[in-house]
Amino acid sequence: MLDVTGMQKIYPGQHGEVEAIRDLTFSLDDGELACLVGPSGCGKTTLLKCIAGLMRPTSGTVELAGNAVTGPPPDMAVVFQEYGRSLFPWLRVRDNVELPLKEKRLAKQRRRELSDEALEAVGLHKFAGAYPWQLSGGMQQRVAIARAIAYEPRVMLMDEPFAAVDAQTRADLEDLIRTLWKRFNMTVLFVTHDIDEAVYLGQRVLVMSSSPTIIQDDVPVDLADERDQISTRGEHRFAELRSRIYAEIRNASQPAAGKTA
Ligand SMILES: Nc1ncnc2c1ncn2[C@@H]1O[C@H](COP(=O)(O)OP(=O)(O)OP(=O)(O)O)[C@@H](O)[C@H]1O
Repeated sequence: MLDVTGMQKIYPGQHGEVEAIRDLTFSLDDGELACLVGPSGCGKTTLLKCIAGLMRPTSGTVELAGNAVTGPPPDMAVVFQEYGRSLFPWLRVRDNVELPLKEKRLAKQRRRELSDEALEAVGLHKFAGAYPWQLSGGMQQRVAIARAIAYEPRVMLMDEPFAAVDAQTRADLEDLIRTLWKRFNMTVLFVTHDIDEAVYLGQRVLVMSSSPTIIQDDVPVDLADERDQISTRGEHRFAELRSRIYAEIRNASQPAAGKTA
């Protein structure tokens, strides 16, 4: 479904080039929910921008359902951390959700159906007429998620979407993502700094090395499909997976001297 092959990204710079990503290869199956973790600065955002067609890799390819990604694909949506900056404050919630649908040239009635369904799915149908600044941070992020879902993406990319919300809201949003992922049969690639979040959410956790970056490990999450914030996180297997990934990232964060990439 989503194939990243031999991706390298070098940024030009005044003080020399920065090789942000050295050689990334991985694939996501249709309908898979995978999380991506790695040490700070390892190139997670760079990777997502290349997958979303917002930036070209220096070498390597991204393919979506067999088609090369050379610009933003029509069936992909991205949710960023900074919900405050991604919503237009002068547009009501519904108009924010429907805005990308105008690019798809959908008729007004279809836009309304899709925004109704998406706002209902994130529990904000009563706030369709509100402005984003009248909502809490967690609610604004749900608007951003509703906007992504209304677009009917086959693939949803999420770049640390819950980093700026409080712990309880974050837990609620994590459960919301798993619910929406199942309901809308999307493929989801979820980037996070939070190892517990990656294990709780994912069917798989891809661990990136420090820069210049490769995929250091690909960990299947063999927890039950029905997850619960208290009982799942309390399982022995959850602790084992968390420890394994934590150790990988700690090793990845060590100075690269003596390491072979
Ligand atoms: N536009 C740019 N020009 C030059 N170097 C860049 C540019 N953008 C990112 N980099 C460098 O590329 C590397 C990867 O950056 P990126 O933001 O993708 O990492 P990240 O894993 O998302 O970071 P974080 O964990 O802090 O969110 C870093 O060394 C960064 O300094």
